Amino acid sequence: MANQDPKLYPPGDIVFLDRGEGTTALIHLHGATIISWKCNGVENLYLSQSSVFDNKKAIRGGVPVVFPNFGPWPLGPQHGFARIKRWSIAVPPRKDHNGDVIVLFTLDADDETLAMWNYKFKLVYTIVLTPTTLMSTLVVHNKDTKSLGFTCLLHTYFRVANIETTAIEGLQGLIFSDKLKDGKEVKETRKQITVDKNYDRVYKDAPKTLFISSGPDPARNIELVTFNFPDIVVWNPWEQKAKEMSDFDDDGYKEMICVEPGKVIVPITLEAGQQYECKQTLICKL
Ligand SMILES: O=P(O)(O)OC[C@H]1O[C@H](O)[C@H](O)[C@@H](O)[C@@H]1O
Repeated sequence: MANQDPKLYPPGDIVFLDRGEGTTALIHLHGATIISWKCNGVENLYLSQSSVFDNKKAIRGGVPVVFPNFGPWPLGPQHGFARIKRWSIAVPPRKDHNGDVIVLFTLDADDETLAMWNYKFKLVYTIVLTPTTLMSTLVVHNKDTKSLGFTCLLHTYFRVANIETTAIEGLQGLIFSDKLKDGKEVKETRKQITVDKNYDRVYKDAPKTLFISSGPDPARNIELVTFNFPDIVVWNPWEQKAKEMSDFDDDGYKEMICVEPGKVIVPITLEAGQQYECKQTLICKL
């Protein structure tokens, strides 16, 4: 977890939020990627030790922002450009009257984004850290004179104590599309979803509250609450694919699970001047 230490980064590249009593968050301006969220000193996000920090490649872990496209994209890089652009700090970290810490980041269209996706837009990303929660709200503004369409997702890499003792709850009865079987649709029958191989699934019409639990030591128990994110992607590359990715630790798959809230199955269309707000709240239950 060495690379989740804020001292390792040039101060101009990161924003550090400190709620006190070991509750902190670290955001890299490359992609506005949250690379650490600790509750009472316990790290809840997985960040690959092999991740490259060259301000070009997407950061491998934490919470990359996927926009304006989830998955392979004929117009540009996989998962869009938001995770590989440098974001601006619109409002630097400040404490509110409760002592909670809030920071706002923005990303606007520029020559590079317009060359691949010819729309003027603004993304406003608000992160709030309370003693037990990390709230991330993304608002997509159409700043153009024409309508635009997009998909988006928060690619959250949860750090788990041990993948063998990790379970996701809340997806029972849903239909998922299995990306490893040409998108074959399957009904999830399990109350507790455990992962023991390469998973890449998109669950449809998910409830607003899910639970990710892994124990026993160091125990983690996170509630995930979403707003306007009806789809949930569950991904773990497992052993072979982890080895094939140069920026993924060979054994990293044992200590992570991606549970990614998104709006990816049916794209959003925004008319000129309209906006779309979506949000994930991670609640530390311990
Ligand atoms: O390697 P990346 O571009 O970061 O994508 C990592 C993964 O993201 C999502 O979870 C997708 O469903 C996977 O298909 C993809 O492999």
